[in-house]
Order: sequence, then C-alpha cells, then structure tokens
Amino acid sequence: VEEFPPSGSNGVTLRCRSRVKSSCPIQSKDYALPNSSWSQGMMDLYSRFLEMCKDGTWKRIPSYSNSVDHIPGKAFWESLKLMSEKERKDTRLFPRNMDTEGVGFEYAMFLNPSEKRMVCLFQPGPYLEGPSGFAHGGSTATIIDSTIGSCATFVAGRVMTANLSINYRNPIPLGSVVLVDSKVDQVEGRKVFLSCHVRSIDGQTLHAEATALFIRLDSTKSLQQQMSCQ
Ligand SMILES: CCCCCCCCCCCCCCCC(=O)SCCNC(=O)CCNC(=O)[C@H](O)C(C)(C)COP(=O)(O)OP(=O)(O)OC[C@H]1O[C@@H](n2cnc3c(N)ncnc32)[C@H](O)[C@@H]1OP(=O)(O)O
Repeated sequence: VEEFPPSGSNGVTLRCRSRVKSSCPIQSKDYALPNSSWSQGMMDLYSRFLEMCKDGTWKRIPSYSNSVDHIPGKAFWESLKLMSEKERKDTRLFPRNMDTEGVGFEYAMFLNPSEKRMVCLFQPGPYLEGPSGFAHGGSTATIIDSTIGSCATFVAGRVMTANLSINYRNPIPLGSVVLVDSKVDQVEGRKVFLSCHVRSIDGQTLHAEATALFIRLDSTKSLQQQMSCQ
C-alpha cells in the first residue's frame, strides 16, 4: 500500500494500491495532527514527543476515523473487502466520531516499540462532561481502552478487550491535558496483560490507573512481528 503524500504532511493520507483494481484511493484524514483547538500545553507536549521521534525511539501513530484504516498493508485490503462501502461510510471509531474540533476527544498517540509502551496526549473537550467541569468517567475509560488497545494491537495484532479495571484517583478538568501512559506487562499465549496510568502533564496529579487483559483474535502478524521482519 503506498501512502502519499507522506502521512502527517497535510493531515490527509491517500491509501492507494496501484495493483488493486479498486475504484479509487480512500481518503483517510489523520486526526492526530495539531489543530486550532489544541491548547499550548497540548502543543508543547506534542512537540516534545515529536522531538523524541527523531532518533527512532518513539513513533507518532496516525489516527483515522475507522479502525480498518489503521491496519497496514495486505490485511487492510482483506478487511476492506469484508466491509461494504456503506459500512465503511456509516461507521466511525468512537473517539473520532465528532467532526467539530476540540469538543470531544482531542488526542495523539506515540509508540515506544522497544519498551512496548504507548502514550496518549489527551485533551478532553466540553462535550465529554460528567461531573460539572470534569471529564465523564466513561470518556476516561474510552481513552484508556484506546491507548491500551493500540499498545496491545502493536504486540498481538487484532485484539479485543476482555477486562479493563480502572481506579479513578482525581477528576480530569475539561480542557486540561493529561498523559495516558500504557505498557505491556506480560503476554501468555493469546492473553496480553497491560497497565496504564493517567497523569497531569506536570506529573504531579495522578488522575487514574488501570489494568487490562486483551485477547488476541487471530494469527495475523502483529505490527511488532512485521517490524522485526523488516
Ligand atoms: C502501532 C499500533 C497502532 C494500532 C492502532 C490501532 C487503532 C485501532 C483501534 C484499536 C484500539 C481499539 C481498542 C478498543 C478495544 C475494544 O473496545 S474491544 C470491544 C470490547 N470487548 C469486547 O466486546 C470483547 C467481548 N468478548 C469477547 O469477544 C470474547 O470473550 C474474547 C475476549 C474474544 C475471548 O473469547 P475467546 O476468543 O473465545 O477466548 P476464551 O477461550 O474465552 O478466552 C481465552 C483466555 O482468556 C481468558 N479470559 C477471557 N476473558 C477473560 C476475562 N474477562 N477475565 C479473565 N480471563 C479471561 C480465558 O479464561 C482463557 O484463558 P485460558 O483458559 O486460555 O487460560
């Protein structure tokens, strides 16, 4: 699959495979790029992680409106064939289901392959309110599930959440920026055990901590396996 222009250059990545007789390239907008709703704190943290990508320690993870758009290469086209055009158009990845910037989940993920660690910079918007002025516990669970799920996807390919246990320690103010920091603790056959904590960007406030169990669904090579074959 050729991606051009290089993803992240202008926020839109064309996924097109010349050898596939499919009708036309599918435009996938990369939602994990800065936009005008990002606070200075979000921009500073994003720039800090982009800097750490320069030596390859970290990799910025693009974020599209459909799960299937995240699957690289051949598996992408296989999955696509299973989805009708209507399905593709009608479904949205839950945290990417709002088109107005800044009102819902504003986030960007970075992967540290050697540490099997995925972090997510998260700025909850006003439409995620639970207690007045603070993020709904379900929105925190969503961003934790997505971050941990993407981490598990890296080591085990297609996964499903079997168990997610969260302790909520301090509420997250809407509009603030937090760092969701997740890692793989153990892999036992199809079972992937992970943990995660959510902290304020100055590290002083622990907002939540979680453990999770994800189950690998099939033998598709995980991204980690694909990267190690390169
Ligand atoms: C670089 C990378 C970028 C990637 C960028 C990707 C971005 C693209 C978005 C991705 C991020 C989205 C992340 C959202 C992830 C969801 O939200 S998934 C949706 C929520 N989860 C579900 O709906 C799952 C529903 N449950 C199920 O489907 C099935 O129960 C499961 C989990 C698939 C397991 O069923 P199964 O395959 O039949 O396996 P089963 O034999 O039951 O269990 C296997 C083993 O796990 C154990 N187990 C199963 N469940 C449990 C449990 N709850 N507690 C303890 N043990 C359990 C069993 O005991 C068994 O253990 P052993 O006997 O083998 O020792």
